[in-house]
Amino acid sequence: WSILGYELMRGQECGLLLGTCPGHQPPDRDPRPQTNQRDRFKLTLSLPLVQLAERYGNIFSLRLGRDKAVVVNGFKMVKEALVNQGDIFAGRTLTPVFERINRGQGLSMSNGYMWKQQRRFAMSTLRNFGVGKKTLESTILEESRCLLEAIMEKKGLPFDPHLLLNSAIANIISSVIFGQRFEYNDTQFQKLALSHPPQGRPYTLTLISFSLSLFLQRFLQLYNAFPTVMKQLPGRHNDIFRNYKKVVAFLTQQIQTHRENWEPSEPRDYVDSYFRHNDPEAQFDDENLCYCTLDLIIAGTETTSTTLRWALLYMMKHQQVQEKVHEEINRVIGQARQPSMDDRPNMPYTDAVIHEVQRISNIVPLNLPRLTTRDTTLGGYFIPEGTQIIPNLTSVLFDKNEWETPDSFNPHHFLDASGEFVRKEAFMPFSAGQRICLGENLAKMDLFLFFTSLLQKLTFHSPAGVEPSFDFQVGLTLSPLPFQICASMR
Ligand code: HEM
Repeated sequence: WSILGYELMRGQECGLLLGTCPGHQPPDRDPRPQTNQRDRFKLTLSLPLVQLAERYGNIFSLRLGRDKAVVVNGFKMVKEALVNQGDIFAGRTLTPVFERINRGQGLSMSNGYMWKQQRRFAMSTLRNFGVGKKTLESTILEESRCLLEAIMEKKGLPFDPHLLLNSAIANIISSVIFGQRFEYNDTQFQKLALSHPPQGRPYTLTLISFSLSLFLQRFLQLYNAFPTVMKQLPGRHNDIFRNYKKVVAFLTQQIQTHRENWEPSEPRDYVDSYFRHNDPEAQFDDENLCYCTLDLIIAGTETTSTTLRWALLYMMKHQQVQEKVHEEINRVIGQARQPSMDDRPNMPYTDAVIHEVQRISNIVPLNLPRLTTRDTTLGGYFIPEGTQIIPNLTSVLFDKNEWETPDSFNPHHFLDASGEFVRKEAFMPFSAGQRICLGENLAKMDLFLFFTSLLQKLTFHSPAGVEPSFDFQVGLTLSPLPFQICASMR
């Protein structure tokens, strides 16, 4: 799937056969992008899927090798599918790669009764362990203090914020799942937090990230198209399966240790609570627990940390926006205490900046693919049961009918004339409907508390003579290329 995202975001044709839904006449102009755009602002104007929607309408089909997918575009049509027909568009496709990795278990690739029960359990357990409450707020604030200290140790010199941000965010989800945080220089923790695999250091999240980056490679497309043949062949696709085996071994060991010290009457965290849950039909067993924790770690770390990296980049680029955030922090929080979620309603500008960063950074551009669970019609077209659906979130977050200046960074998208925060229905970075991001509330707490804590104490700027670059890469998320940043004390 990422291959498709990567190639489409890069503006390449990737050998797709295009089909239109019946009755739609394309206009004369050629919708294909002319170049590989590297400027982020230009990029958003040239997204091939958005252009294809202009040519073929808000619903069209693509043939991806042997599979067919229907792309749904624009706020109104995506909402009609994901929200108004929520139960029909709530399935997931299990590709041969995931079939081999987790056999459709876990939270994000599962279906039917098992998915519903696992999701319900995960959401209530996240709440029980503090999501949306003061308990988790204090965990995040404690982590913000550690992050600030680590950044201050850089003494204003240029550094790459990726590892520190990943480590801090991974600590939050880790405290919910395993009941513990790790020091940033803890090798155990390095296993969880590193994003790029240093040569010869096969750590766990390193392995995950490394494997995710492999999802960009064409050989995985081949594996999905010809699994029986590819299973027999040597090649880099085997690295993915080897790496996942090691990650699963690490998580299994964590789960095993928990079982040994388990006190049923006093659940310490997600893993302990899972042991108490008994529903064999929904597969509440140790194997599934392993895949659920893996999903939560992957989905709960890379996404939020990538958004924070984009936020720092936009602050470097738009110094006047950063100054206005500083002013609001001074007025509402001051320097004597840490931020709190209770401050958010009093900080409309900061809230709007965070929302606008999420909108324009568009980190999950094509959403996760969905599958129809029964026959339906959408926008007048018949869509049979079992059809793959691409709900194109880019077309929602940049929908010309919903946003005043869709292609520029503009916090006023979320402010009214008197400077009050306004919610926008088309703000869908977490998607919508029954499979809407399960960690939305946690991500929102993380983003507000980390962002305000950092800007309360620090000013971010580019190293001398360096212009912030919005070049990106597409892996699990659409993320900035590695960059250097300077942070000075306010
Ligand atoms: C800025 C941060 C985040 C963004 C932008 C984001 C975005 C998304 C999106 C677009 C989806 C696909 C929804 C769909 O299929 O329609 C998703 C699913 C998911 N997210 Fe997030 N996410 C974020 C943070 C998190 C966090 C912190 C967690 C963990 C607690 C998490 C856990 C999940 C899970 C488990 C799923 C699969 C849900 C399912 O299939 O039922 N996400 N997320």
